[in-house]
Amino acid sequence: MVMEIPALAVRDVSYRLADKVLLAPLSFTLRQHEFVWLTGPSGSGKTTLLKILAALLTPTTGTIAFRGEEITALKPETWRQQVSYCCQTPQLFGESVYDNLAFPWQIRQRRPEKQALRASLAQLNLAPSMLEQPITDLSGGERQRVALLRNLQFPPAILLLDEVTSALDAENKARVKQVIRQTAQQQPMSVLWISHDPQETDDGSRVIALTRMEAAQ
Ligand SMILES: Nc1ncnc2c1ncn2[C@@H]1O[C@H](COP(=O)(O)OP(=O)(O)OP(=O)(O)O)[C@@H](O)[C@H]1O
Repeated sequence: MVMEIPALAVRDVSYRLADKVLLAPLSFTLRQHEFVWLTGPSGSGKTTLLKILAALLTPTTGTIAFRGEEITALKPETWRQQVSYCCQTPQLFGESVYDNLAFPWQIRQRRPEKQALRASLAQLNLAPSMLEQPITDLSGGERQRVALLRNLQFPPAILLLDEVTSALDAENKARVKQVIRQTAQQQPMSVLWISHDPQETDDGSRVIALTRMEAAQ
């Protein structure tokens, strides 16, 4: 039997600031295409873990390997092209929704088809005409979905989601989940998704649960 190399292998990763433990040592792997929930009480270190995986924080201990290679051995820009972190209150930039969805194309010296961008808006239950709308006119839930679509224009190998549907109703939460799952299947994309909503996470997917004990001193 051939051993599959995990998309992501986290070994004994922890984070400490002075004498405060923000994340107790944690190990897990994510397979290619895998969809995993990250749960746990407030303050157990979920966001800290995602920031470490996104290379926004350097872990105090432990190693992280991407497809068998330690990310510290990769050029920072190489890792950043593989991993994408989307937070609960995303920053949109430029003036319009178009500016946000076109950005991932522009940095790759490509020009997006407006029709394709409108279709991606519709996928998340957003009006296609929203493409030309100023970002200042968007609701919290619309901002969350536009930011997600920006992350999904070129799906990353590892997608890290931090309560990205907190401003959405049940129907739109389900829609977002369906699109993310489909993308993970179609691409070799692995998803680690923080949620506090038991209705959302009770779907048979693997759950990594941090506990207060783990975060204790
Ligand atoms: N910059 C910081 N300085 C000091 N303590 C911090 C800092 N950032 C986070 N913490 C603390 O680290 C712990 C873990 O925070 P983190 O945001 O990772 O938890 P969380 O599980 O994501 O919580 P929530 O579910 O409320 O978002 C908390 O006790 C928090 O107060």
